[in-house]
Amino acid sequence: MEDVKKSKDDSKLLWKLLSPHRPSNKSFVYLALLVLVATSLELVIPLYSSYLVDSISQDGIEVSIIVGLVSIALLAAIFETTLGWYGGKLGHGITLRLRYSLIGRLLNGQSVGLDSEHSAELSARVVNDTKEVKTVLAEDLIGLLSGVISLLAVLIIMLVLDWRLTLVLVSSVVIGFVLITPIALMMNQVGKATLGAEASLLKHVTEWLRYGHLIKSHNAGEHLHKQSKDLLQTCLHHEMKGTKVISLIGPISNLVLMVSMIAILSFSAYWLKHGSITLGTITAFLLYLFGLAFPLMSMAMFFSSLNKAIGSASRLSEISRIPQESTTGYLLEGIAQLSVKNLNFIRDGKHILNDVSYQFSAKGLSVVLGESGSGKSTLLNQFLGFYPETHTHVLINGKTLNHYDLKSVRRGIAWVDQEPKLLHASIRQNLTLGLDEKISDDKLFELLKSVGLESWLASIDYDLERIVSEQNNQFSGGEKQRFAIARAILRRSKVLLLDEPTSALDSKNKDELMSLLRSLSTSIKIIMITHHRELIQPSDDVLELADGNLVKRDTFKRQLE
Ligand SMILES: Nc1ncnc2c1ncn2[C@@H]1O[C@H](COP(=O)(O)OP(=O)(O)OP(=O)(O)O)[C@@H](O)[C@H]1O
Repeated sequence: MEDVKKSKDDSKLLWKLLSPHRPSNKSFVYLALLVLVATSLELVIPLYSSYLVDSISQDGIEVSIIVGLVSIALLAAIFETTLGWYGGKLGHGITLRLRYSLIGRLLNGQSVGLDSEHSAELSARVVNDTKEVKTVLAEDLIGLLSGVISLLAVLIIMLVLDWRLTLVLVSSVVIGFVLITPIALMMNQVGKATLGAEASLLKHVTEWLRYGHLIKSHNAGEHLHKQSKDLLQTCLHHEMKGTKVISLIGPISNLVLMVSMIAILSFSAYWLKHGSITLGTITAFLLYLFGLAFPLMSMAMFFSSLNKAIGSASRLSEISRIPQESTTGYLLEGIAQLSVKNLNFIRDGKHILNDVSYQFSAKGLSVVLGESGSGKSTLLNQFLGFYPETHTHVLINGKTLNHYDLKSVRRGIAWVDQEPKLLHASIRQNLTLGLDEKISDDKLFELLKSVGLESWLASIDYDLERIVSEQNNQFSGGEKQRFAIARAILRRSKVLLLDEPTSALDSKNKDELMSLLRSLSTSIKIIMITHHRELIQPSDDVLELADGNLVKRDTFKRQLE
């Protein structure tokens, strides 16, 4: 009972997921017309054959009757092909729109909804779970539509031909459905479990390949290879459950047909002997019976695929429930003042920032100091609005963050991560990430030289189209940091947030970068996290954190003086 209720809830989820992406009503009308014409043509064939059998005389058969039969069969084939193509097109279209919307929701989802999920697991849902939905829409739905129409039409025709034989057939079909329905319902849970196991496999393999060097250097390959066997066994376990369910459906359908056929043949023979049925009627009946095999099978397949898709729907709707980032608010034009007020940040019951209030100096360089894990990165991250619950405690120009359109805030504030990330894309695409305007090669070269990447540029032959490998092998740690700084400068933001920009640099490069940052800080505001106290000058605005608590800047200044 609970299973049926769960299945009902999940069916609602599938409908909710798909309805915004359904094709136009016109497309459905075309599809219905195609189904009607193709099915009608198919249904005419047995009737025509019955006429053919009954019209065979001593002199043989008229050629025109055979030509008629061939023409109908050809026309039926043409319409069926068109129907398969058109139905597939509608189904694939829905999947494309569904995937596009899911990718959009993931890219624009609030960090809080995404931080706890593994990226490969989410990708697996977008690609694999939607495949289940695709199968049911692009392949099996047409089978169901033509199956239902065939079934109804065949039953009506059969009733007209001979109601007694029809009664025998209907009883067999009802028994068949009673047998198949509970089995098809099992596919819901089986499908969900299989997709979950596959997503877990994908998550692990993606990670192992991404961190290939780490795994090799720790001789962990063999260990992980063995672990992959367990993951594969789990997939196999669920897949075999699915195979068992599917393999039951085929024989049951065949059995139902076989029993129907035997019953119909026995009754036909009896009634033929008593002269209450003609050979032509029996021929038509048998042809219809054969013709029913395919619709019955397709209907059974549809329900088993639908149940798999319903299983995926609950996993997919988790993505569509991820809260989205706000897209409304005032445009942030200039930045004159940045501050946080009574800022608390708590995760998993841990207080990461405790009632921090601070106003950064309007101009020049601000430096954030503190032990590792004291909350420095978390503090600066708040200005990018990743965490909606703190928006009312983060202020720009005296107004809280929720007042602004987040996109405009991120245009105004550039962020250079502690471990700069590069995408598997060209160097140009990495450098101009998120920018609409086209920037000339010369400008990009000039920028890269300004952050000390002249010799690196020569080493890549000034080739901005070169693809950055997944492991970012083209960059040393320091080059990657400087590249990320160049990317941030290119955004021409009003504020630059830098998380330990000098951590991977030698002292010469560190000095060069610091003089670049100091000259930049005359035109834009820079806030920098560092562990290197020697980089601080007395004029700098200094803030220090300890265990998520603010240590007043005066404390440090006194130490310097
Ligand atoms: N979104 C989050 N979810 C859970 N824990 C978090 C989150 N953000 C930060 N933390 C935790 O808060 C603590 C402070 O992290 P943070 O990166 O701000 O420290 P940090 O001062 O920049 O350290 P480091 O100098 O080593 O970079 C860490 O223990 C981190 O695990």
